[in-house]
Formats: sequence, C-alpha cells, structure tokens
Amino acid sequence: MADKNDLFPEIEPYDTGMLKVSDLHSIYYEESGNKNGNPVVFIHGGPGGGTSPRDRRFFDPEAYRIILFDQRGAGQSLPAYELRENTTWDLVADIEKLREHLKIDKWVVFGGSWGSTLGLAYSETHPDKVKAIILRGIFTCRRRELLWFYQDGCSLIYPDKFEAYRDHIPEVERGDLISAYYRRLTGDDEEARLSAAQAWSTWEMTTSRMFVDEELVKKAEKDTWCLQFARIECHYFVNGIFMKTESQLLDDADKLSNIPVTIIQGRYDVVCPVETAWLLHKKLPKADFHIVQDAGHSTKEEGIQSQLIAATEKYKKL
Ligand SMILES: CNCC(=O)c1nnc(C(C)(C)C)o1
Repeated sequence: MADKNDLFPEIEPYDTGMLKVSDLHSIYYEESGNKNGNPVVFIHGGPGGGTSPRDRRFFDPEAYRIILFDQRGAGQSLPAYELRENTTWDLVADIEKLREHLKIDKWVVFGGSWGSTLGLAYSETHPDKVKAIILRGIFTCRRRELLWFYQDGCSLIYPDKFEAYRDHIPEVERGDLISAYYRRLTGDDEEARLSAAQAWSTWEMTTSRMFVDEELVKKAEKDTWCLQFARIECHYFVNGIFMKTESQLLDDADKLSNIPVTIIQGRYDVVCPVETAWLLHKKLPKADFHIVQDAGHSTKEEGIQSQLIAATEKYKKL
C-alpha cells in the first residue's frame, strides 16, 4: 500500500475503447490495475473536465479493476464539447451502458465535485449496482451553490481573481453571469466562445486550491479543454442540471442509506463550500464524514488526497 498520503505509482491502462452511447456520442473509457479486481468507476468533475492519468493513482492496482471514462463531449469522448443529447440522465444511462459493456455486476463509485453530483445521481438511480461510494467536494448544483461561485459569494474571498471573470462580461449583463457566459459559449463567434471559455475556466482553476496551482491555471489556457469545461458546465448549470427540483439529489439521498459512503470535504473549499457536504452528511448519518481542516477543493490538496486513498483502501476488498 502507498504511504497514507501518497498516490499509487503511475500505471498505464491494459485496455481502452470508445463506446457508442447514442447516434451522436461515443465515450472514451479505459481499464487499469487488476482485471479480476474489485471494480471501481471514477467519475470526473466539471462537468466537462475529463479524466487524467493521475486519476488512476487513487486505487491499489493489485486490488482494484480501475475504470475511468470521459463523459459526453469531455476528454477523449467525441464529438468534443457537443451539447446536444448531453444531460445528467444521459450520463447516468452511459455509466450503466459501460458497466454492462464491461460485464460488471456491481462496483465502487468514486467522484469529486461534479463527479460527486453525477455519482449521487447514478447511485440514487441504480443503488443495486453500487458496492460503496466515495465522494469529495460535494456539489449538488442547487441555485445557492451556483450563485455562490459564479455570481456573488466566492467573489468576496477572491475579489482580485473575480474581476477578470466578471469584467469579461459587459456591465449591463453582469446581473446574471452564468446566462451571459452561456450566450457567448454557445454563440456563432468562435473567438468570443474561446475567450469566454478561457475566462470562465481560469476563474475556476485559480480558486480550486488554497494556494494557486499554476498547473491547473495553465489547463484553462488549453483551447479544447477550456471549451469542453466551460461549455458543458454552463450548459448543465443554465438547465439546473436537468433535475426535477434543485434539491433532488439531497432529497433522494436516503436511497443510499444501506450503502457504505465516505464523504470527504475541504474546510476551505471555495468552489463547493462545506454546507452541501454537511447537508448530505445529515441525510446519511452512517456515512464516514471527513472535513479536512487545511484544504480547499482540489484532490491535489494533501489532506484530501490522503483521505481519498484511505477511503479506497477501506473499500478495496468489498
Ligand atoms: C463546479 N465544477 C467543479 C468541478 O466539478 C471541477 N472543478 N475542477 C474540476 C477538474 C479537476 C475536472 C478540472 O472539476
């Protein structure tokens, strides 16, 4: 086992593929670790953030059959940043298609930020397919959560960084920044789309760690990545992530009451503040709940990384 707070060594997939999930979309997936191990599905953030090789390293490769996939329009999935036929419930159905394609009966679900959102939506829809759930940086996309980060709240903690995000939008449109960005991210002007995507993504990448991580910020300058991240995030948010009510994921959390759950949350997570993790914990009192006192949002925070690995070690023999 790796030291408590060290990632497992770098590994390469033993299998990769593209799974056709609709007339329009094919999703990239990969398997690494132990072919006969305990299956775990890694659900990436954003939405639109895609997976990275580092994501394989939260899991003991001798114990786990590690499955990563890029959600519709994200990462290596095609077509890139496509918004048609792209809803939370399409992604939930895709996870089931992938499970069946890989001939897996039940698996551990692991997700952070939007990955916690989609992990909750999937597990609440298919609780019988879930062995255990590991969630980090809890995000249920209630209006209050979206307004905090994209309109007025986090701006009080990062007024210096918020300025560039806000000032990308003309003053007359600043009353609803998410909608203003959405108009630009889905408009016909390619330059306007890209510059809006860079401004949106830079705001999020700059605030994801307690100390600014220049590697994350550089990600926001990558054309395809920032278009995937910003367009898909904004598309989901303007549509209330396609929920019936804004508190649906918290309201339905009791469907998970018989599943082992670990909740890991940074005290100084300014992207997805602690309140939502606290509300989820109140709905799932049997869940292991860890507030990491010296961490922000990112899995790159040492305390978050350490708790995530402790959780995967805890569930590896299920
Ligand atoms: C509101 N979105 C937060 C989120 O899901 C997220 N933040 N960073 C990421 C990446 C690690 C995928 C860049 O995802």
